[in-house]
Amino acid sequence: MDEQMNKKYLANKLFETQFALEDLREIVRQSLPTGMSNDQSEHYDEIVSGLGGLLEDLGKKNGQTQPVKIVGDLMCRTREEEFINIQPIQAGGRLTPEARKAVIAYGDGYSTCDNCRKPFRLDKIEKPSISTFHTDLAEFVGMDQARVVPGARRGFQAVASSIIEKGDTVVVSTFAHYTEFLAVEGAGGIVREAPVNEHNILTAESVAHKIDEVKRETGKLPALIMIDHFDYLFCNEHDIYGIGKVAQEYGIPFLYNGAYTVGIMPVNGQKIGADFVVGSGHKSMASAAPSGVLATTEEWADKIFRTTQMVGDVTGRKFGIKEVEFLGCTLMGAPLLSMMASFPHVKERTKHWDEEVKKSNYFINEFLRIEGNEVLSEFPRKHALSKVDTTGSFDKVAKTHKRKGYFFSDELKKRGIAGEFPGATRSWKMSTYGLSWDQIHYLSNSFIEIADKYDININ
Ligand SMILES: Cc1ncc(COP(=O)(O)O)c(C=O)c1O
Repeated sequence: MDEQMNKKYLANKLFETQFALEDLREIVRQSLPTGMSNDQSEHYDEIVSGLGGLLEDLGKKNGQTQPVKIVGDLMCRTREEEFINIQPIQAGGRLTPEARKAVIAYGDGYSTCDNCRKPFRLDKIEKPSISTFHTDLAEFVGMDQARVVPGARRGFQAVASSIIEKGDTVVVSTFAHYTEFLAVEGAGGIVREAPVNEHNILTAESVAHKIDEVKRETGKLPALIMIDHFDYLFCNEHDIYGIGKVAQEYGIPFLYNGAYTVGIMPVNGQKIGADFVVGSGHKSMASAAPSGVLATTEEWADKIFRTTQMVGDVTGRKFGIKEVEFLGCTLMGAPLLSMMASFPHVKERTKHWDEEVKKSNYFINEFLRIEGNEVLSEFPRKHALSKVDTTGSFDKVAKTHKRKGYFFSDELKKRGIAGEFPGATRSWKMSTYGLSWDQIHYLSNSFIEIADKYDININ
């Protein structure tokens, strides 16, 4: 084998090995906690023997080849292989094996730009198929055009800075995420909060009332309405369709915050009556951080996606069709390619949202059998993420336990469950998203088992 061939051979083998390891990782994760099924075990054996063969082959051809050692920080990140992870905001962003492979292949800085050709803009690149991905993304959320962004927050920022004038008002919910406040602040606007009702739900009436109040006080309608479909505090569902109608009746642009929806449940911006749909890749689209999407209608596209008019006063330079809000090109490399690689899976999984909600309700129902447990989120659940309260159960144990609140984390950890906030036994959030039914049953039984061990009544 000549030297050039040898390098290519090695490079390909390296990818194959890394990819095979990602497949193994996923098989191990799926088989938690009950062990591998026959199918999983067969796959596992196949990959392991393939890997063994590869290494042997490499060893023979290259005396100097050494196994890669992963140390320090990298080794800390083992949670997904060892535990069922109920961390509240990680579940929807967990990478698919395809995304992990994309991260390996496209981790280098400007890797996405290998084939960037005229007109020199990220969303026009055809290899890899970034251009098609943009069209698919827009269609996926029922809008006309889309851009990838480094996180939902950058989507809020692009819209706010395009349409808010200094002193303009923006209506948000009393449960709005802080990034919405900051986006408005950055654009020189003022936030007004529409209150949620006694059930912690934001209604269309509340938004309409706030708009009327703003109009009375300032003589001007708000410049924007920005509302989360599910909020980050309780993950309750808010009346997004009603609010979309109100926005249309008043003629106010409406930004739909789908940080907790786009990528895990079906979202159609047009049906909602949204002018802008924002999603978070690392929260809900099985993508590496930071990543997200901003989609809009033809009507708004020219404004939000406006291109530069700047000319260098000395050099006379112009900058083609670079978009101002995204400083030319936005999300490159590994985060973008992870989004693209996960996309087919993400599209498919949104069709099974009802099943995720069923699993969430199954767990919560079991959780509520433990005397003193409460669910603070709306119930029955409409989402996989819930806020629960264990003050009347596990926190009572914590008061006299020598490990205090950490006893609960210890008990979960012993059973292969991680992701709760260590030491938290009062109110805390957790998610069942993406767990199999076996894992849901195991999780529910584990909670019951812990309660039983500490003499808490089970109903
Ligand atoms: C409701 C909500 N909106 C927006 C964001 C910000 O999303 P990102 O991290 O993608 O910018 C979050 C993050 O936690 C959130 O909970």
